[in-house]
Amino acid sequence: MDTPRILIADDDKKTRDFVAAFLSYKGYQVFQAFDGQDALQKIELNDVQMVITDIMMPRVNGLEFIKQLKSIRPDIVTIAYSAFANFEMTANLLKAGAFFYLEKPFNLDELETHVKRGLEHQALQSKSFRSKPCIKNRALLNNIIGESEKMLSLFEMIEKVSSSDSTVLIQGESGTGKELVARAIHDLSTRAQKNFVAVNCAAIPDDLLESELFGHVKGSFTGAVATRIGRFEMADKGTLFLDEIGDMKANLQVKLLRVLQNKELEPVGASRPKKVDVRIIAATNQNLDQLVVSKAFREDLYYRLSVIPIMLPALRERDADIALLLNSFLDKFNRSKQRNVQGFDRDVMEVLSSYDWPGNVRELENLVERMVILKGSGIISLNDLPEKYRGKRGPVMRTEQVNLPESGFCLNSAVEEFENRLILQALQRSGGNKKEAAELLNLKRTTLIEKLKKKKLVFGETHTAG
Ligand SMILES: Nc1ncnc2c1ncn2[C@@H]1O[C@H](COP(=O)(O)OP(=O)(O)OP(=O)(O)O)[C@@H](O)[C@H]1O
Repeated sequence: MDTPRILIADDDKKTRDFVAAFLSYKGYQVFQAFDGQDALQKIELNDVQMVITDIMMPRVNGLEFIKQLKSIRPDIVTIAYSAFANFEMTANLLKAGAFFYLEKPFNLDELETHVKRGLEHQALQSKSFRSKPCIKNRALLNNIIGESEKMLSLFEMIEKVSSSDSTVLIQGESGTGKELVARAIHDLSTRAQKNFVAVNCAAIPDDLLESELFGHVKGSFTGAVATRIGRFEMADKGTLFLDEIGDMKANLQVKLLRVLQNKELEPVGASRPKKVDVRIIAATNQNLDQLVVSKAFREDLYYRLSVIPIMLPALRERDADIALLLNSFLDKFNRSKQRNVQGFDRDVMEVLSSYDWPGNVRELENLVERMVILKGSGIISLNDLPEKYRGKRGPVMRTEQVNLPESGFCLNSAVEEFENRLILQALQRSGGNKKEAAELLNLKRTTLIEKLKKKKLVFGETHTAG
């Protein structure tokens, strides 16, 4: 690996020389600048990966300098220091994108620890930047973390799709980033200056969804005390994101299809249609093909929506991204929660890399947030992990008692029976709460519900294996 290149910006020559001498002694290649403006000029010239800067400097001060630097080179890591610190200043610095803040006088060993971590972070970031050479506008995709093959093809897809106006259907398990991708498509498109409006079709009661989408005129139904425009019109010339589209009821599916075909809508109670120019991106974590087969979703609407289908991979299908996600979220929460957790033990990385992540990136993000808050500083070790993450398979069932009868037996019915018993036990322990029972079995809630339906298992009554 090349020797890391670090720039030190400080108007006080004595401090600058002192820090520079220490870091040169530790093997880094060091450059110096006497204020923010000088630093901005020397950064490109010397191709540095990190900047260590004083805050109090003439002309361009440290905070202003970091803001300017981040707008042109977000990949360069900055460590700031100053003779006095208060909460407001620290918050402003971290908000501006500083990686770490130190109060003077600081211990040189402490500085070196942060330099090492910052360079590790920078290497991960620039690796992810470098591996997306075909992406025109990496800054807009920067918040979608990933460098696995699957994610690289996704980035390419997002870019291609954003230059067209076609309807997109994003499918993938819960927490895989469907909304994030929809926003990225909007942000890269020519509609970016107009609204991105998101509607969760499952979260709005069926009887209100129509007026929410298409608007209504005053007096058209009880409670319609004023005329109101709907989400479609709010998204005019922009993008409408219809999340959980699989939950939309049949009568509304017909109306949506009509809007897609005619590019005009009729607000509830209105006598005339209105023209709209909206790009639709729909998403679902259900299997829409199956919903079409079971006639719960209209086939014609399905084809209208899935002009460009995008399938998001589950996190367990892209282990290569787990370390990058863990480190990126660690940095994010260290900054936003003002903590100083320095990393993960190797054991933790190994355990988490082989975990199944039923809740995908959302689950990983929440886990890191929780651990950063609780740990506060130091390195996250296995003991800091909640119980369920400590082993890939969790507690193992004892099988010593199981003996194969002399005459043999039917493996399928035995497995089925075993599964049914565990499902019913989980439901019993959770008092019938399916979400909790699914967590106990490490299943998605919807998977448990599907199993219950398929097996015709009813909690609290006699059951039959189907
Ligand atoms: N590749 C990623 N990089 C960074 N953050 C991600 C990534 N994927 C998902 N996230 C984060 O995970 C969380 C869930 O993402 P999002 O809401 O887009 O998922 P979703 O697939 O739409 O979920 P649901 O189906 O439950 O609505 C968000 O906080 C999002 O920022």
